[in-house]
Amino acid sequence: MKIFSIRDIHIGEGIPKVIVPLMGKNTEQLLLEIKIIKEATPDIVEWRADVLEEVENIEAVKKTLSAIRTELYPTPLLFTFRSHREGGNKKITDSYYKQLLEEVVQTNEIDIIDVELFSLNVHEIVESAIANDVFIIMSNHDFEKTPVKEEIIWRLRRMQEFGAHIPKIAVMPKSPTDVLTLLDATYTMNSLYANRPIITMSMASTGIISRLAGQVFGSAATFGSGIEASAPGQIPASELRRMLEILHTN
Ligand SMILES: O=C1C[C@@](O)(C(=O)O)C[C@@H](O)[C@@H]1O
Repeated sequence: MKIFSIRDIHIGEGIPKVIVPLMGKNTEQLLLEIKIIKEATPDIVEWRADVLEEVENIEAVKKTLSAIRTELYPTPLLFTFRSHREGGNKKITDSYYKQLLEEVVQTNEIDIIDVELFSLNVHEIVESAIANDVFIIMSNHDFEKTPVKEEIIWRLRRMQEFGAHIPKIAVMPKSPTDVLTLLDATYTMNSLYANRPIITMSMASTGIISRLAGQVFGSAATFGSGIEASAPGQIPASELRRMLEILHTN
């Protein structure tokens, strides 16, 4: 199993890493948010750039990114533009999604980029990220349901084939059985098919258990909220870390 290291954070080893999303609408809010979330000592911070009011202005995005990076360094930074169809805040065109991600990986200000499996230009975006030494989390989100186990595994394997460093899937449970399906798929993927870390979660309150149990079933990281949750079922990062440590040390 490959471990990906960003400075002293080793993804795929030991206790699952805690990723905290930044949900500010402008630079001022984001910088304030960083001051507060630092208290929870996140392993990785995710900037949800789809929340930024000015996200359609690439120069504004880069300026904000630079401010975030300066305030946050050396904490590893994940850049995410979550598409509207997968639960994000803003509709943009496929060509702007590609342009945005390709320009951001060239800034030298991020460590990881989120690339959606079902976006149109996956190959090109992956190539740009690799050429610029940026790690790729490839992702898929189903806010409606939990696909069957085979389908979850197929999507994670596709991401691995595309060259993602870390495949990730988030699904919505309609019952506790759906949470078991996600955990079962995670364990099977991790033990039979994955040669790199994966991240999985079942959303909403029914799925919270999946955000705590990564070390048992094979999910290398988990998202905990800072000021605002970026998906249903996220619990505050400091509480999340405490629970992970209890599971880890016992
Ligand atoms: O992909 C994910 C996972 C997530 O959707 C969650 O369920 O915690 C939260 C998002 O911010 C992140 O990009």
